[in-house]
Amino acid sequence: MGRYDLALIGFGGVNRALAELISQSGERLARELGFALRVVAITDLRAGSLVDPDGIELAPLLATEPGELSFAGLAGGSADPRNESVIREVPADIVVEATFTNPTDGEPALSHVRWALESGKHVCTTNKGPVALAGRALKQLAAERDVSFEFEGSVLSGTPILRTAERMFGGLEITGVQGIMNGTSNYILGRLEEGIELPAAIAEAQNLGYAEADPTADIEGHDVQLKVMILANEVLGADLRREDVFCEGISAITPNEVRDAARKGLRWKLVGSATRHEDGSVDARVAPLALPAHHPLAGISGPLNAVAFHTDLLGTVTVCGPGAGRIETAYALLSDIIAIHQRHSDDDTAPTRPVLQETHRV
Ligand SMILES: NC(=O)C1=CN([C@@H]2O[C@H](COP(=O)(O)OP(=O)(O)OC[C@H]3O[C@@H](n4cnc5c(N)ncnc54)[C@H](O)[C@@H]3O)[C@@H](O)[C@H]2O)C=CC1
Ligand SMILES: N[C@@H](CC=O)C(=O)O
Repeated sequence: MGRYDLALIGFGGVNRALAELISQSGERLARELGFALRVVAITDLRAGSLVDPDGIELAPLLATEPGELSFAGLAGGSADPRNESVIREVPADIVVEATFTNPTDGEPALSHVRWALESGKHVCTTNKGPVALAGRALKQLAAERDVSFEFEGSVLSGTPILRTAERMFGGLEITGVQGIMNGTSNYILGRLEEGIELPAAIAEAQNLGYAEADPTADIEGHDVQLKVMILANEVLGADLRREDVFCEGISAITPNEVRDAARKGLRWKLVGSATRHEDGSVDARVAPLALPAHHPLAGISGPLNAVAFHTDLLGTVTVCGPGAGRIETAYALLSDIIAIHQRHSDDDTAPTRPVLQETHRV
């Protein structure tokens, strides 16, 4: 059985959940999937960097509270994240990028992805910044290096929205997408309806692992703006920049408005949409809408999200599932690794190492 060695960049909620999955269920997954997973490097802004080409023992790291974790003083550890040298030099097969999403320029995640692809490593990421702002260039770079760039978790966490569109909609013309694409704001709107105040609802979404490190992106719609760009670019063949997508979040909606609307049978939802016109141009926007109860998106509650695809032959096809959550998003990374395996299992980049490859420390 082969094995993939992983470098985890960012060790917050999502990558820790992936490490937990590997630590607790690695043997079952290996039996089921036909390949093993091993973590050989971890970097994190707060914890530093840790490299062990023989495989990092994950259990002690996972037993430490996230805020108390430090790699300084461990063998192969450093207080400094050392992202570039780790990404370029550690002999990992796959770089798993899950640092903060930066909606303005995608950095530093964009550089992390670029360094990995330049060094001939596959990349999977849940980070929306690089995908939305430079997806086309990164896919081109990946193709030139014959490696994969996978990003299922960048839209609707582990719910396979991008892969469904890519693999299951062959022969269909998709004319538009409309959906609820942010777990945090959807959770918050539901809690406001239940009488919870905004700051408390935000704190709950943070504790549950749904919110961005800076939840402004969730509240002001920038997170959905990036997801609409990704969907429009991937599914509708657009090449949207951020300024092309009108964006209004939920911050101007008061708890009273949410409750008044509910009494009238309306539900406030933050809706992202993109429509392709006959001339090929694509309009996209993000804005809150008070939806009537019979609208298909009105019943999508809490961290659940949904995207409706408008197609020529099937009419509307809606995919619904978790839009946020640490474990759910870690599953997106696993699904990306499976996609990498499926794509490369017949070629040289498939895991072929029953024994450890030659290694060096950074
Ligand atoms: N949590 C969720 O439900 C989902 C998250 N995402 C995306 O996945 C990514 C990770 O999300 P979470 O783990 O929830 O976030 P998080 O905030 O829990 O973790 C991010 C980690 O990255 C580290 N980090 C930040 N900048 C870094 C740098 N320059 N070098 C090394 N480490 C750095 C931080 O110290 C932190 O530990 C984000 O981009 C987020 O937008 C995507 C879908 C769902
Ligand atoms: N903060 C985001 C996480 C997933 O992208 C959300 O709440 O949807």
